[in-house]
Amino acid sequence: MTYAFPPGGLPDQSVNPEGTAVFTEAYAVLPAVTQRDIVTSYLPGWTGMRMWVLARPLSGFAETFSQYAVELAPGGGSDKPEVDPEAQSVIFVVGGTLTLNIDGARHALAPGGYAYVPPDTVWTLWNDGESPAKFHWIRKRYVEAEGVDTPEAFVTSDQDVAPTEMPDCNGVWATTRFVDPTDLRHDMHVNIVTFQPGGRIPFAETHVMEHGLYVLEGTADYLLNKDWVPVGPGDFMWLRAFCPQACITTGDGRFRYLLYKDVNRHMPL
Ligand SMILES: NC(=O)N[C@H](N)C(=O)O
Repeated sequence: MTYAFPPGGLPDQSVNPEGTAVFTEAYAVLPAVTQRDIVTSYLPGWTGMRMWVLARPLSGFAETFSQYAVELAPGGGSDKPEVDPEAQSVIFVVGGTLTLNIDGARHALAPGGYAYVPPDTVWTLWNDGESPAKFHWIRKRYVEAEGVDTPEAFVTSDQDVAPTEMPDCNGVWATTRFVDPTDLRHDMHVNIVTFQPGGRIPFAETHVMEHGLYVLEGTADYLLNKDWVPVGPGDFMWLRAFCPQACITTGDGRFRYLLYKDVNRHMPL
């Protein structure tokens, strides 16, 4: 679709081969083209960082997470990235390298690097490399539960975790699970979903869990509620609870996305 708007201003969001920004009661789509300078934020307590807020709670208890796409210049970082002691984080690196210190333990993260940081943790994050680093930062307030401990920090990578195939899908749909789904200490999962060319979610999934989906690779038509939306690398989708969802891959390569969901806790009443 093309728009009749005259050119001007920054950025140009009028031409987007992968689709256009959409905001509905059930979902939002922020195409990669919307993540440009005009909507940048900077956080206090950080140097050399800028970020795009992709998701945030909108209406009190009904939404559960925030997600930032962060760019960190060489030498940039923070000695106190988080200000909320109840917030837990997942860091997922999509470009460059990062040095993460958690409780005094030093970790080097490269693209595909994944870190879980529990609430109330002392941690630092710096770009000690010579190129800009890019990462996703997903935050959720940790909900304590009687009889389960708070999870410990861990660092791993996309390359080090074997994906689990979905049953009866001929291996075209798999999920890389960084946390054991039966580990009830965790109240959020940040996974990677991978479809081989021709793969699809063959039914409209509907569930109470909220989602953030950031497309890492490939293209697809994604069903969001009643609409089919074309998506590609760098596009972000936010799905509220119950939003029906499915997808059909459209390219020659794999289609992959980082997927947030809230799990394993009572619902607030
Ligand atoms: N949209 C999705 O990829 N949803 C996943 N199957 C999930 O809810 O785990």
